[in-house]
Amino acid sequence: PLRLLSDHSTTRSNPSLISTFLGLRYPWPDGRAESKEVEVETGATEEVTEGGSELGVNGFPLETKEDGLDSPPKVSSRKKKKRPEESDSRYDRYKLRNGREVFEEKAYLVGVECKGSKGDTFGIEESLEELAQLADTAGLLVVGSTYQKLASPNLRTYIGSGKVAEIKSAVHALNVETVIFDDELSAGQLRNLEKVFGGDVRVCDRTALILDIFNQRAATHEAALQVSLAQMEYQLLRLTKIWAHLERQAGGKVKGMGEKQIEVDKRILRTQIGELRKELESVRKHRKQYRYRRLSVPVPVVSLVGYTNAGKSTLLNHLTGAEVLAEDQLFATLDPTTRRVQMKNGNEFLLTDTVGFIQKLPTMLVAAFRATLEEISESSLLVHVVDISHPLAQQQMDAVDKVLQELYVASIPKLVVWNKVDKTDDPQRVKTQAEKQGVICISAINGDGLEQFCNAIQTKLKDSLVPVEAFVPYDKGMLLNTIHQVGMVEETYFSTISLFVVDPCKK
Ligand SMILES: Nc1nc2c(ncn2[C@@H]2O[C@H](COP(=O)(O)OP(=O)(O)OP(=O)(O)O)[C@@H](O)[C@H]2O)c(=O)[nH]1
Ligand SMILES: [Mg+2]
Repeated sequence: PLRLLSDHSTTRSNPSLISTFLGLRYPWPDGRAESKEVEVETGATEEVTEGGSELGVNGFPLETKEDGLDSPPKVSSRKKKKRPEESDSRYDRYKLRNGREVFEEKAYLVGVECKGSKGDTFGIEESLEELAQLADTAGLLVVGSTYQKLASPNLRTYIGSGKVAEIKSAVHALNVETVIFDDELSAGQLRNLEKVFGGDVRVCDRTALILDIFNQRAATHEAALQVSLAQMEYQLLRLTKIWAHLERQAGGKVKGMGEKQIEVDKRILRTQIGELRKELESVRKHRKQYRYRRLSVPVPVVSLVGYTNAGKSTLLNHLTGAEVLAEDQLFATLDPTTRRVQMKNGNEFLLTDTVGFIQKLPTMLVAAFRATLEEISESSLLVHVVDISHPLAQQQMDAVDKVLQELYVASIPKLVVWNKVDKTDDPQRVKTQAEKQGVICISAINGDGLEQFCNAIQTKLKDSLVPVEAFVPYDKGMLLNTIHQVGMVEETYFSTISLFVVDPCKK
């Protein structure tokens, strides 16, 4: 029977999270996923052909072959071959990442720049650099990378045949275990590339890598459920394509074979997705109640949004003394944290730290985290934290604005803040530029500009306030405290009313 999703823990018997998740992309054993057995309706059991034996010149598969690159998966009960040097050296490559032990696989990165793509977005080299950071966060060791400029991606292998051959030799020379593509690949492309590279080489895409990081980072039950849901949806999409392919291969002769398997697998996945959704719903209900209780005290909520690693958590920690994990790695924060900020003048607001965004953020991840991101949609103000010391600050800002639009929160008032000004070459020049543009410049790490930041928040919040004239009796004087906390008092008049008490007996 098909094993669909593993739990979230990584142990030595389940060495790599990348392998754990990616192994599940394929509903058949490929000789690597030792514990996965697949029953195919025909009951056929064949030996998996090594990638090399099907290859033509340059190691690229022969295009003329009938079953070519898109041939169906063959089922095998073959166990993984153990390399002689494996047993000892592999143990040295277990590294502690995000509090968990992860097998440090060797990774090779591949990108494609489509000719004619806009020049104001991430360039291919920068995008690959970011992919390397993602790979590092996931616990992989990047040993090389390459890219290709194409008019449009190759439908079968994403990159051209010459490039595939070049990567194949690099992969074997460097003993690479995982090849990561910078864009989302189709099930067919993933399968074809794995076949070409052969051996134990895995192929994965940016989306799978990000999902895997989220899987490793998920600290709360809700985050773990959301990531599992996104992973299953990613899998469901590929599963359909994979088995639909069996149908085509059968050419109608064994009608229903692929269809039956698709149905079985889809049903299992859909049942699991349904169960996950139910569980998520109950977790969310609980969180919602908590949020409504919080909202009953009408303190304005300000949400920190921004590109991953911009310094959102550092800012929250500095302003509120919170101890949210802030580190020089991508996606340090997945769950929202809210803390109260007390300003010098007595005013208060709630500050929420949220998950960071990234370019090419998988849509299923945005969808899965939509509920967590509700915190953003219920805010009075969004603070867009930008790492101004980053060479691609503008592109990062654009990527964030794009996600905000996807979340339908672009209409909420926004305050842009340039962070990490201390890290720039010329902080004074940056500050002058910020002033010209009406942007606040801060350094969350040393507290520079934070007072100005709080004042700017207050001014922005004022714009969203409704003017109210209130008469507060002296015996309800306690209310004044609350009014000062939740609103901005423009003027106060104290009036004394003389009461004439008439003694009825003297009348
Ligand atoms: N030099 C400098 N470093 C900063 C500043 N603010 C944050 N950092 C560093 O930037 C890194 C990322 O900071 P975080 O606060 O974790 O960033 P984040 O936006 O919460 O990141 P995610 O949770 O991944 O979205 C950490 O190593 C911080 O120490 C700053 O003002 N100056
Ligand atoms: Mg953070």
